[in-house]
Amino acid sequence: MGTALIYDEEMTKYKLLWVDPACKIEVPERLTVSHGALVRNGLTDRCICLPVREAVDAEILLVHSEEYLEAVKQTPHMTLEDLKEFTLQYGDVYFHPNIYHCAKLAVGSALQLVDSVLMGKVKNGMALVRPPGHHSMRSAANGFCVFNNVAIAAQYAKQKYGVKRILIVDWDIHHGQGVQYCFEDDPSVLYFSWHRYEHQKFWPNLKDSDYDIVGKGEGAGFNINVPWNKVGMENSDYLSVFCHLLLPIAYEFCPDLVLVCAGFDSAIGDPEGEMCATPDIFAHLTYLLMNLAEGKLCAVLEGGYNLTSLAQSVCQTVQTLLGDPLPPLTNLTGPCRSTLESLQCVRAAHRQHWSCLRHAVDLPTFEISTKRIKLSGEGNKDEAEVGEEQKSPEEKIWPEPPKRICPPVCSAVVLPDGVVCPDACERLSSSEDLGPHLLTLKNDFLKDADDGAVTALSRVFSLIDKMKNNEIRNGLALVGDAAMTMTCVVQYVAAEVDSRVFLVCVGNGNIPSHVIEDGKTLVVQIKDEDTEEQGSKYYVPVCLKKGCTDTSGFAQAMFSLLLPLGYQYNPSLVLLVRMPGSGVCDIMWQQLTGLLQSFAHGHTLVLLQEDDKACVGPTASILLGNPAPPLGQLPASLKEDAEAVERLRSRLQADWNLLLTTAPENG
Ligand SMILES: CC(O)(O)NCCCCNCCCN
Ligand SMILES: [Zn+2]
Repeated sequence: MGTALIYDEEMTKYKLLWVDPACKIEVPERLTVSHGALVRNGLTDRCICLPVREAVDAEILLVHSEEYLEAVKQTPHMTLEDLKEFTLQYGDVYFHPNIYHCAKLAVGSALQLVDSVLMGKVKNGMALVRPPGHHSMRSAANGFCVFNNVAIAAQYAKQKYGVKRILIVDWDIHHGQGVQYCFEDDPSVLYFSWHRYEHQKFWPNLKDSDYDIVGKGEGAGFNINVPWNKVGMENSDYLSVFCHLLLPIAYEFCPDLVLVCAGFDSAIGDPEGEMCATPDIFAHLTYLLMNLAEGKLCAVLEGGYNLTSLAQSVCQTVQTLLGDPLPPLTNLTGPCRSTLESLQCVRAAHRQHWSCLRHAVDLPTFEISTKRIKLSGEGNKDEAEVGEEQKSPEEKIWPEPPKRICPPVCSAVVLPDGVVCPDACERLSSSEDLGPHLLTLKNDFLKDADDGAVTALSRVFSLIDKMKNNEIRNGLALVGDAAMTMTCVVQYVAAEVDSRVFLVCVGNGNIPSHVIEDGKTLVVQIKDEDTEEQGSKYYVPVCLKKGCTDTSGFAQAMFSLLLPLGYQYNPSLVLLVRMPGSGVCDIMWQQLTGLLQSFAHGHTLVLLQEDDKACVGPTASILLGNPAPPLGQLPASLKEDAEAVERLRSRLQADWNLLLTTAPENG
């Protein structure tokens, strides 16, 4: 199934007709530049372009009041003076004779997207719309928004398709208070928003936007606000919040549909956000959400006012929806203190509502709050160095996101004769010459192994060579001895100059010490035997009491350990090994296989042991880019497991600061 793209140039046909400094950034070029970049990068040709339609009254009334709708209906006939007058009753928004028409098209676009995804015509999609929606409220326009596109889309999905649980992720740099108010007492819609806040100093200056506003009544816990109290936030800050807050809760919630308020004013260069996250971060944020709801994801444009970063961010988002390999994120320096304070406050506020946070022992007994009186001067996230004048957002420069090339072959497999090759995979032909490897194999790896093992290992090495040359994206091998193959692979890759292997070992089994010592391999092993070893910077043993069968414990280790470590290590190859008898359930295995494709341009090599032959199909399906099935609503993990993972994190966070979730107590 494909990716839908919804856009119509009619939505560019309204603009600000008078002087208003607060609104001048919301220009028609936002849409033309975004769509133009998609065309230029050949992305529109790869999408399924769906027509827009006007929303009808009944759909708008899912969120807005009749009186508000009636009032907006009058605007097409208004004179310029009337429009100005009408606008005065709302905040930071403007009207135009054609904006009502465009607002209906924006809502209609979002609904078209929801229809095509929920009817199974497309896998996912994006709607490029204006006016945006997430600030508009039941009876008020606000913040350039007229109708609340995404809130209406959520109500529409519930009413027309009976969708039980919807996750709305709002990565726009402003708080979508309109969405929050719409669903604050509704446990079927989980609203997550981060937003520039600066201790309520930033627009819309609401107490309702702070971390302790968690929803009301039945909806308590289903509203998550992450305030950014400093500007200059970077990729690390965004990833930390996804790994340590949004993803664990989202997986516990287990949504049937994901809607994204895709505002790109949270990107570098934007005059509103004044943040420093680069456009390629949206490739990862999108991807990390695509493993939820079996990939049913609808992204609807909200803000974004730097035309260069907006266009790049839109392209990064659509390319990921299309399934292209992710660009590695480099120099992740870890979250700043302000982020850690916000993260700690939000986790504490939501601890009682989400079992994934229940055992979070990292939350201090003493009350921490970011509600302290604003310190004198706000400065950048790390206090602007004296004398270094800060570039204005528009002067910011950043590298063009790297090209994301799809290898000619997605998944290649090495299987014993007699094992069927999964559809759409390419079997490494047995005629593959053993040539270059044979000698090294014989001498370095397999003294007395039988020829079968030698042949298999040489083919596995060929998979690695093909990934290195980007001839294939990922590979899967069913081998006689997974542990031995794993050791040989690590040695083989470690011989490369700048190679870094992220070895994820699921199940018990001995990892030879030489694998761990050279720093060219980072090992995370999830198992049940408690060998009491402390591990080291490059060896992270996660012992689960009930072993890998414990989905909650496994999931917690995946988000709070595996993902941050993988991002910070930035490997050139991911080696995922399923040890015999691991007990991990197929869906958990598939989710893990999916998430690990965030790294190394998707170059993942999966090793299965022959008696795990039944896993070949499910694993190949994920390697081919299909979404993993849902894990179901996750119960709390075992207290002792949660504490073990926290102990691991606190020991490792000195070396890997993406593991941090709390601000160090010292000054
Ligand atoms: C969709 C959205 O979230 O991007 N709307 C942002 C509205 C910002 C209003 N304040 C502008 C002040 C000008 N410096
Ligand atoms: Zn915004």
